[in-house]
Amino acid sequence: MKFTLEDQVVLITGGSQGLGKEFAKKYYNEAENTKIIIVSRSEARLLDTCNEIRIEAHLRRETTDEGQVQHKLAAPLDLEQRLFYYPCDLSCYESVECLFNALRDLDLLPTQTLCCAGGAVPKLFRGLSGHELNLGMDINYKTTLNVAHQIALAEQTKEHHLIIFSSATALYPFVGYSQYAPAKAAIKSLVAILRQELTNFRISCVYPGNFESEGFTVEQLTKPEITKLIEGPSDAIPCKQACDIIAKSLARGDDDVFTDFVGWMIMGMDLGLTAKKSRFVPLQWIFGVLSNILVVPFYMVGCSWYIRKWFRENDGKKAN
Ligand SMILES: NC(=O)C1=CN([C@@H]2O[C@H](COP(=O)(O)OP(=O)(O)OC[C@H]3O[C@@H](n4cnc5c(N)ncnc54)[C@H](OP(=O)(O)O)[C@@H]3O)[C@@H](O)[C@H]2O)C=CC1
Ligand SMILES: CCCCCCCCCCCCCCCC(=O)[C@@H](N)CO
Repeated sequence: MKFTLEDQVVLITGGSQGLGKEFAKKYYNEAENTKIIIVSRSEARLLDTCNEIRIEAHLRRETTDEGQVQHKLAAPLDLEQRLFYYPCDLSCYESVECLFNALRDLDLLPTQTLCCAGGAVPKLFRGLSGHELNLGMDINYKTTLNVAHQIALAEQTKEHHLIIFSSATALYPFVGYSQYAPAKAAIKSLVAILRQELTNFRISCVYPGNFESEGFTVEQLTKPEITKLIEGPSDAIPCKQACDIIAKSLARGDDDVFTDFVGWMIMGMDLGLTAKKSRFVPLQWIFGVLSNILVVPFYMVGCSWYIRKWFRENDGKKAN
């Protein structure tokens, strides 16, 4: 199944900000025949996002090649009605059922779904509250699980492209991400099983490295220094760049998608029985085998030595 922006009904979870919003913009600007539904919890933010996307697109249309705005907002916006929003807490199964009933009634059952909803509270394990711990699973895993299940029920016979957002931390879990990485690893496991069961679906899984977004800005506020240090090689790239890399990779036919070289490397080290389809797989596999023998053991020894030292110096106690 080829990935194209054109002629789709696309459901984007987490579409009110960050990468989800960037994708909504991309579809809106580059595919006039595609209908887009963005979903997240905050209705106010969804409304703002819809307005922003429509106004930006309108202004762009009204702007001459020299960059001059000819006449602002002269025509009504989004006459074609191709951008919709639906506020919903996707971690609640019943709410997701309501969403799909509404989409069915409006004849807007998606042909593509981007499960972008997610987010991290990076802190040391002892510093997390029970509420934050539970949000990790709810926001990252349950939102994806519930939506994937409703899509599977709704599109029993039809083809569908399900694009799920995990994280590079699913391939390499490390200090500071106890609230988040396990939920993203659960997504990786779910993807492997759905690929076997939902045979009429194309299921892609994205393992992004860091990129700039509203969520990323907030997570930087609580992220321990040791976490920043380990993930240092995955420098945050602009959100639009991440979006374009992912779209290009999907169009090329990749189903295990990374956004930076670090992602490619750690996917190579993890190919195993799950990740299966991405660019340069033979090269990635050879790289993975060699580095698992020659580099990873030394990296891991160095890394755990450094983490223990960090805890001794910063926490006053040993990390066990
Ligand atoms: N930014 C990064 O560096 C990386 C991000 N990722 C992953 O990529 C995806 C996009 O990231 P990013 O753009 O940074 O995310 P943001 O944190 O900026 O946005 C998250 C979106 O998810 C929505 N959301 C959160 N919880 C729910 C819920 N229960 N139901 C419905 N919607 C919900 C939020 O809206 P609202 O709060 O209103 O519900 C918001 O629209 C996420 O899955 C993230 O984990 C992976 C690797 C790196
Ligand atoms: C020989 C071995 C070398 C290995 C180098 C390791 C570098 C690891 C970098 C992992 C980066 C993970 C970024 C994902 C962040 C994320 O998901 C959050 N920002 C959530 O929003």
